Amino acid sequence: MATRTSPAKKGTQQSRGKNSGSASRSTAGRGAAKTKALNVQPEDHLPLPLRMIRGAWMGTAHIVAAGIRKLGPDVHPDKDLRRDGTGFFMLLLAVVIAAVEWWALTGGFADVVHAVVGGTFGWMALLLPVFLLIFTVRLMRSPEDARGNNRIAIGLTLMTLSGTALAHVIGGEPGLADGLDALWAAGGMVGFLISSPLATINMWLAVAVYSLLAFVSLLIVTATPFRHIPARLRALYEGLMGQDLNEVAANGHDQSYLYESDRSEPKAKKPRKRRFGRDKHAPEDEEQDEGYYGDEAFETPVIEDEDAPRVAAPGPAAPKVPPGVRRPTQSELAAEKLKRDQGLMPEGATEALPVVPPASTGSVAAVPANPVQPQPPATPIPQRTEQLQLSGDVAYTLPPSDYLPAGPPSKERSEANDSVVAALTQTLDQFKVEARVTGFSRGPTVTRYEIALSPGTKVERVTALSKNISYAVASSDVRILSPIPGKSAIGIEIPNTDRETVSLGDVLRSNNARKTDHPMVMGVGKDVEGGYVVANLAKMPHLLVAGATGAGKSAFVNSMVTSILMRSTPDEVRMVMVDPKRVELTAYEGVPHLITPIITNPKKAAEALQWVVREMDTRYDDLANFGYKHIDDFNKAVRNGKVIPPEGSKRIVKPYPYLLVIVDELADLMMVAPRDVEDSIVRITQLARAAGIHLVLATQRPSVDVVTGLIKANVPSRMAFATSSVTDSRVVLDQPGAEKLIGQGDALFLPMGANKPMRVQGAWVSETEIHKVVEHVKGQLQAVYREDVAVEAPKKQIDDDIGDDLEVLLQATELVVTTQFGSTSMLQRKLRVGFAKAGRLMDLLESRGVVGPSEGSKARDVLVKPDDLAVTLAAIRGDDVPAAAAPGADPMTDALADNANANHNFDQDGPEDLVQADLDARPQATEYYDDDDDQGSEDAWSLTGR
Ligand SMILES: Nc1ncnc2c1ncn2[C@@H]1O[C@H](COP(=O)(O)OP(=O)(O)OP(=O)(O)O)[C@@H](O)[C@H]1O
Repeated sequence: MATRTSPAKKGTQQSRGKNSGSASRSTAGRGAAKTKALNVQPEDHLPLPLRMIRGAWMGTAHIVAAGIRKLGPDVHPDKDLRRDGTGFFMLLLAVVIAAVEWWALTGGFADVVHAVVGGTFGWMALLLPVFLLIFTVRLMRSPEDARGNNRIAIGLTLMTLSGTALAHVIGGEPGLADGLDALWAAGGMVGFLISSPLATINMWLAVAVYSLLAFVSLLIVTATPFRHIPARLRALYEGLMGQDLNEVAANGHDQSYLYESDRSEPKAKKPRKRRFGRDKHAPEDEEQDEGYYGDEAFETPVIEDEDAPRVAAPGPAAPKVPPGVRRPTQSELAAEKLKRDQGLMPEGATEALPVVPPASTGSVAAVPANPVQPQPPATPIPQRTEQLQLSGDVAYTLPPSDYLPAGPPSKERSEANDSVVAALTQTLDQFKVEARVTGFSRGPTVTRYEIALSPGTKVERVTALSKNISYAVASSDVRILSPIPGKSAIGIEIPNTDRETVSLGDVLRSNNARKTDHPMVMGVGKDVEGGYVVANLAKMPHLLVAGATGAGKSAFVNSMVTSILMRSTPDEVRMVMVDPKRVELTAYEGVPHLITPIITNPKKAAEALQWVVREMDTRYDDLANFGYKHIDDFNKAVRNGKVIPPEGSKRIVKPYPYLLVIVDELADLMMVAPRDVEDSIVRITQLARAAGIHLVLATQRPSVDVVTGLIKANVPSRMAFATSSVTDSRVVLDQPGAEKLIGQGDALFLPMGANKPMRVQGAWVSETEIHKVVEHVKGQLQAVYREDVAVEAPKKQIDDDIGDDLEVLLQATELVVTTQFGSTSMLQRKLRVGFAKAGRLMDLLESRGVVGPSEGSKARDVLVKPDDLAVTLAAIRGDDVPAAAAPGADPMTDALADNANANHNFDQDGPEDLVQADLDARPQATEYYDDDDDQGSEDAWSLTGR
């Protein structure tokens, strides 16, 4: 505490004069800085000696500031924005005050300083050098952050004032009558003036109010909102206990008041500790957490690393600018415009921001790239030991993460980016648009260039240039975002001529993926800012994947399945795969996560969907019986032994795995049985979320007859790869955009709840990697298939005996298929047959899958397209048809064929025979869930991995 009490009154006077002198000088300095920003050189008007003094002052200030900028992480603020002169002045002030107040220097000048500072602030004079030093460091390191600097200045001032007020009360509330010495030994003149009104009412009230004010000022300085106080305290504690500072930063400790500009530097982070409500499927949480999981507020499938430096993260309206670059203020832009109008500045030249000169093809180093996320650490994905004991005491190891090697390191900028910046700048100049490229963020496939407009410039002036921009950058796939979501800037996405592959291994090793061990999490890819995109399929809860051929759908489905195999056991996730193309998913044949062999026959697939509906109903029955709303709650209760089967039941209750149903070509299914497939899909998508059943529907024909309105309405998440037309894009995303994608994994991802799709480059997993993972998984456990999946519900018996009517049946088929009109009266008229015969022919056509079931007086659906007429006629005739084209060509079907022949006396082996045979051969699915039935209960729970 300051105990020195030998001030002189005249000292106060002198010092006041001096002080005001410095104040005016500093104001002049600020004025000078401002004028400099407008490119008027004030030193030109000064006499030579003053110019020399100024030069010496600024020279020393720059040297000192350079040293301070080297402390901690090196920073390089823009030269035009530096405030080194002011900072240096404050540093000197801090040193002088410290010399006088801390080390009790005496003598003429020291006495004056003490009289002024001690007399004004009392005890707080001791803290002033610290405050000045903090502000100096801040000003020299982050001069561009005017808002942050103002905040800190206000906070420190408030702290000083509340400190003097407190010092005044604690110092015994001296009054003017006690003399100035007494005031200086307490809170000084300032303390007296602030504190005495309140302290005279009640001393404790004054202490409480000023303590609160001091606390608030601390929050202002550290930019700490009230709700973050506990996290900051914890981080501070961890920091003091020797924890890695990076980790402290990751936990929310804001050192912004010292190193604001370092925020943009990506920091390596360790996985965060779990918080309540997150990571809800981890068994240890389940053990401890007695609450229900259910749904969460603002659920989204996308798992984000909130702490990662993401430019697009919604936040304050002020857009984030790349390091070292300051967004021009409105007044600067207006001043520039004025100068340009007055001819003081050449067209296109800018000075508030360093930007490429017009027509420059040289260095564009002034336009910085946004930081990309660092390559994820090559450390393996942590193994989840707690999950590895499957039911039936089977030990299970997840595939090691080195099966998915790291991809090539991502580039932050390349020559291609620089030349695009030059081309964009040139185009804007040529068309005299008052706008400039302020930065760019490079993703693996495209780079997004940010364009800031001058005040008074219409957004449309840039968007109208889209064709000229395409021409300038020689790319037809330019996409303009106006604005970039969460930013006051226009984004221009231009494909990179040097694309990068995103390895699935990197995505699964990213922080986003490490944050959760939910078994349904998949690696999606990388976004335009280079951030890894990871999504939870359970929260989607159903996904439509569409895109033209070769656009990357199958690669995406491979990434999805591989992610699941890498992260989850068959006890946690089971899959039904439908692959009518027969080649896309065959690599996964035999993995224990499958509950049925991969289904390649569209007809069987339609039946499998009906099985999924039954499975869903069964799960719902269980949820209702045991009083749970969500399968996660039910599973948790089962694991905790809280689900007890009814008295007398021999059923062993086990947790339900998630069920992921993947259809690799929806169009093929919709061709065979549009109504049945649509009904099943709609029923599943409407209800299955709580039952843990999730659908992924992929199609290369996103037309309205495949992705019907009903299906679309119930599949909320969409992944659109490049589509061939804007109409297709509208079908998938309800908006254009996908037609501009450049294929090969370039996609727009619209997760449930989002209104703007995010552009991602899908993750890539090679055949070799898939093979390794599959071999590992198959080596752990044999697939145990359920046999009831492809059993169809009983159908109307139709007279299949064609007998002598083959010819007329063939004619009827031709007629119905070519006209695409399934009307009995048309058959009567065209074939000149009676009503009874026409009706019989129609029934035969239904049994052959040519038309759908009767719908009263309406014409029936025609299920065969004219292109497939020849194959259908051949099948009716009983001719040999190519395996791939034949209806019913499927290994599973073949396996059942013997059975079918044994039960039927007709020889055409069309699909109906087999289905009927299957039906006869197997028990009804509903029987499987009878609690009192031994066999049934076993089978009902056979999904659990045995
Ligand atoms: N994420 C990706 N990264 C890199 N290349 C990719 C990616 N996705 C797809 N490709 C490239 O595009 C080619 C076609 O991809 P894919 O087979 O997934 O397309 P598709 O949409 O499934 O086509 P189709 O519907 O004809 O099967 C791949 O062989 C690969 O070369």
